[in-house]
Amino acid sequence: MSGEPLILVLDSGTSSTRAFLYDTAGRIHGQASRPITQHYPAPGLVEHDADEIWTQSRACLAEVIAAAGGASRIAALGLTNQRETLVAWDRRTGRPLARAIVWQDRRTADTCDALRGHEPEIERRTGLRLDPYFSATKMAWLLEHGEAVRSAGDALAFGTIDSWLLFNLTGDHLSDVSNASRTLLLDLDGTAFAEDLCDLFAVPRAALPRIVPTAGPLGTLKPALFGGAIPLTASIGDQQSATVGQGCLSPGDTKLTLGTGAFVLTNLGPGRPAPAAGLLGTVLHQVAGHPRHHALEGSVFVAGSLVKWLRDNLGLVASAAETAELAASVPDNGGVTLLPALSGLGAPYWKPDATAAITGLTFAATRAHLARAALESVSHQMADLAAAFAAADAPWTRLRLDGGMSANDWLAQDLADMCRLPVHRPADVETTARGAAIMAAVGAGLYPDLEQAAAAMTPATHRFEPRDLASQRASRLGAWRALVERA
Ligand SMILES: O=P(O)(O)OC[C@H](O)CO
Repeated sequence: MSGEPLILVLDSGTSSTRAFLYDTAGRIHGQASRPITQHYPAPGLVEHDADEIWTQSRACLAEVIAAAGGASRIAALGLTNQRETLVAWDRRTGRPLARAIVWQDRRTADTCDALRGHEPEIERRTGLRLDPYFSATKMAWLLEHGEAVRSAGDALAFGTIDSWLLFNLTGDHLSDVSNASRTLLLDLDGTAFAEDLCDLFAVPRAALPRIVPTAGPLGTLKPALFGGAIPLTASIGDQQSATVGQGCLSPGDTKLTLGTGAFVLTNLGPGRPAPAAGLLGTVLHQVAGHPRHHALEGSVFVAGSLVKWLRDNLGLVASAAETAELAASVPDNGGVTLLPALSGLGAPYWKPDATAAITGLTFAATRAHLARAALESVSHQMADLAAAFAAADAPWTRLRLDGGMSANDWLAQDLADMCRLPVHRPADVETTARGAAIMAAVGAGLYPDLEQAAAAMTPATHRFEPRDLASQRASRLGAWRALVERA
């Protein structure tokens, strides 16, 4: 390699897949992005084409590598990805056997209900709840309903998006521990998928990947792909990655990522999370040879996707940025409250069958009130999550905000007001990719630990201070909670 070491990141998200190139000071040297098609074959069903994810990801990587001057310029690759989404493929042909079932998909709600008696044990062991969000019931559904999946026999491979991309990139069937901890099949301190949990969900353990740490010498990319053997030194779920990318490396540090959904993670350190009402325990990261760190998570299923829906399905706004202008153009929500349960409700309510609703409409309501109510719904969920984290003995003292939707200044201020906390937003809100770059730098030995890598690679932040809006806050939350109760 000539010149300074460059770190390549692939961030394969729900709505798009992107490649980034960083140096060891965290400066961005190149990026590429391609959209991912969302398939909604019926209410409650959300699917992706796994081939499209790989083809688009490969094209982004090729573009950025070419712009950098070739594979020999790249010191390390870090992968980060939308979690829980499940791919079934034939390990002999490398071809998907069905459409991928996306994390937002609700088709396995009945399976979850049928297993409800096992939930306390599952929660204690995996940190998760019985909800269609997670991967195990998606596997069971494909085995029951996918003819090609059922008849694949020994060739059947199951994996989350990290696993699918790693298979295509390296030829190995792997999954990192942060992604594996989202399946319902891994004990929080387990190093392999648990036999009895696989039996409970009727998932053949032989179809599952080998579990690896989130950072370290994880493998090498097939040289034929990009003209050189690039080392793979990190793989981490996108929400865990954003936590690292925000420098949330000490217990209590909390980030909120506003992407397709909204995800809050509070670092718990190496301790194992105890079950907490309405929240999830999850693996945060594990550098090879070091203890595993955990996080407490609040997963909200709809955030940026709500704005996309307002734009694409309702034609209410022409762009996401317009929601901020509209929200600021009216003094309040005009009595309009919106429950954004477009794919059920996640944390802290966990109502997979809930559907979206709008209340308080009168002839005085305008699209500005609707846009404002949509943005306010994100803050309302965060206010409820703040209470759930405090009740779980993990109170937030400030919120580090990131993700595409965090560029919305009106929402950033509203979050500070409704959560009554300072909100810090970094100059570069693509924290998910940055976290994978930090992990990959440590995995490649470019920095001795995450703390030093994050200190060198994270940018300055802008602060939003909470304003004293006690009565508005109380009346908004009152209307919101009444709507949640009705869901
Ligand atoms: O695609 P995002 O950024 O909304 O992230 C999706 C999450 O990983 C789902 O758990």
